[in-house]
Amino acid sequence: MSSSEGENVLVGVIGGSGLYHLDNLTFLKHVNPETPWGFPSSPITICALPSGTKVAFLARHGPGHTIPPSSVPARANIAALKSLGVRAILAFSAVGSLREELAPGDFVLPTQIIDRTKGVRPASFFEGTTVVAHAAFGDPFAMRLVRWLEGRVQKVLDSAQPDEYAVEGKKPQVHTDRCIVCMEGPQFSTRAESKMYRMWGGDVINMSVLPEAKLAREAELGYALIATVTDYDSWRENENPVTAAEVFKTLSANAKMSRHVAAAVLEDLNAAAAQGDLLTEEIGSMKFSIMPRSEQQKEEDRKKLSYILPTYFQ
Ligand SMILES: CSC[C@H]1O[C@H](OP(=O)(O)O)[C@H](O)[C@@H]1O
Ligand SMILES: Nc1ncnc2[nH]cnc12
Repeated sequence: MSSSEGENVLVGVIGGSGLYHLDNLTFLKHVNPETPWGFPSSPITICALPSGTKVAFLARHGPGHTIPPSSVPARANIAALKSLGVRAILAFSAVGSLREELAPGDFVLPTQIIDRTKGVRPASFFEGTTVVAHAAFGDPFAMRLVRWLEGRVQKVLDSAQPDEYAVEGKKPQVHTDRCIVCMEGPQFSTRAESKMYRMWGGDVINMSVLPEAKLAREAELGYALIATVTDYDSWRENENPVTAAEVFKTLSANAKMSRHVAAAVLEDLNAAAAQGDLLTEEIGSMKFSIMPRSEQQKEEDRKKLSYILPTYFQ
């Protein structure tokens, strides 16, 4: 049993590059559950919204950004959030743009993913166990949650003051129904790769959405990515390819807008998660994804998996 069970926090926020804390929330405590997959990237901050509703915040790369994308303990992160009672995750991420119309400062709510990670990240809770499962991942994000977010995020960006724009004079926009490429990194893409991703139908690129989204699906959590554009990657003919310095220029403005978005949606999202309607696709989705119990399944593996899926492995 995890030390943090019983917290009853329904919404978890994962902060990416530049987003290491949320604003205007009352700090309640830190919890650091040791899961069967180890400890999360950082202790999880439990904080209260003005109404008293609790939310959990986790910094993907650690509070001082010490964990590179390939080493993020994604299984522990997702398992730890689940152990707190979390049902829905809002994950923020800095992304490069593969399309002219997706400009630095813009927000993107992707609905598809192309996996360009290299197999070095553990990508399943079932890996290394005697239990086999095949989660459905055709729609990799919680579509109802994405649709629920669209208008709300747009409203927040519409109310941004000009001095909050990431790029002077450029009002941030929200883009939906886009495809994110997840690459291994840590180096950025070559020009040739960047152009190839465009031909494949990629719209934005990061190094973080996988295996996070896959693991959230296996744990039956609703997961949506709020991607914030920092750069144009490396596909533009007459422009310099992306550098970390380029990314840093827009990180803090994007993080500020991300905090506004979180402040605007968390209360309603908690209510929707409590009610259940928003997450009907995810809850119960693993029931027929797990191969039926056999004598060869080890009891210790079933116990391990009960940490994320107690309904099926009690
Ligand atoms: C700082 S540039 C590359 C880095 O930024 C993104 O991080 P996150 O998704 O956590 O915001 C990207 O995935 C890379 O890890
Ligand atoms: N161009 C890019 N490629 C991969 N990850 C990123 N994160 C921010 N910009 C990125």
